[in-house]
Amino acid sequence: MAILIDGRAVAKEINENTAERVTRLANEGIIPGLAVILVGEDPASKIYTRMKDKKAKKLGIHSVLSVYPDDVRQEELLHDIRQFNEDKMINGILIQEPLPDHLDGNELLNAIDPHKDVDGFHPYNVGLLYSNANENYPVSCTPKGIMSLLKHYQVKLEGARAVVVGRSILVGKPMAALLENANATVTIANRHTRNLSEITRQADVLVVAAGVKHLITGEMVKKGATVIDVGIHRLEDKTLTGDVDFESVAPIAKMITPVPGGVGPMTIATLMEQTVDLTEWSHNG
Ligand SMILES: Nc1nc2c(c(=O)[nH]1)N[C@@H](CN(C=O)c1ccc(C(=O)N[C@@H](CCC(=O)O)C(=O)O)cc1)CN2
Repeated sequence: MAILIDGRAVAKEINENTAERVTRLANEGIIPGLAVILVGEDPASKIYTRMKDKKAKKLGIHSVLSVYPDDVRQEELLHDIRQFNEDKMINGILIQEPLPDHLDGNELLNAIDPHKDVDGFHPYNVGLLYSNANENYPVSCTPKGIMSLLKHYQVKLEGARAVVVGRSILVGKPMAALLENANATVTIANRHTRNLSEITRQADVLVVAAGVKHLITGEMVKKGATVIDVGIHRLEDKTLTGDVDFESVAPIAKMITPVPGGVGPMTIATLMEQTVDLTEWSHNG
């Protein structure tokens, strides 16, 4: 049976470290600030933004949760983003995904000051990630959190064959870039890939972020692989499950993330960590 990768435990360690950094900054009279923009009534987004606001406050981070109705105008959001850009109390700005269809998400993201882009979605920061730049810049929190998990569990990436199933801006693309930057040989697949199992079976490290419940089953996984499940699906009985069929994959894998308690908690811990990073970087020039 595979070793369970405990995202809650690693997230707790990261949060403890973040709280210490916040205290150190407070001693210099600096309070990190986070602004979260939520549009509409998506139930999961409401839960996640509330979790972000609560965790930020618990860690001593100044938190602003700005909630807008489903039919908010693009111009109102652009105006408020520009205000947050100018606000000295705010170091990180994020727009919760998904957004309603009538909004132009790219225009909104591009309006965020790249130095306050705590989600790392701005093209400027994506460009730095793809050029493997040797400087400080934010990276999408879920893949960055997965890299922290892989480091914590000493998963060897150099020379490893990694497969990422999913190609979103949020997870798949930055995940592949981070793994490549760590000297893994990376293949990006998606739910439409022909003979997907031929590709997934080559993976020493398999990251699944396809948004398809139980897409990956035991026979699609190489013996001894490390399997990271980014999917979150709420079942009718309210329990959560992932893109990986845990029952059939766990006996084959060497290590595996559960859902819940695997990748999810790392997203918010990394967001808090990165809010403090942005604060420190802005004060250290
Ligand atoms: N602007 C962004 N939007 C979204 C992001 C993001 O990083 N930036 N990621 C996801 C949602 N997300 C944070 O926003 C998120 C997802 C899951 C969890 C989490 O802790 N999951 C728990 C289960 C919690 C539950 O009961 O639902 C777990 O897996 O153990 C935190 C944050 C999409 N949007």
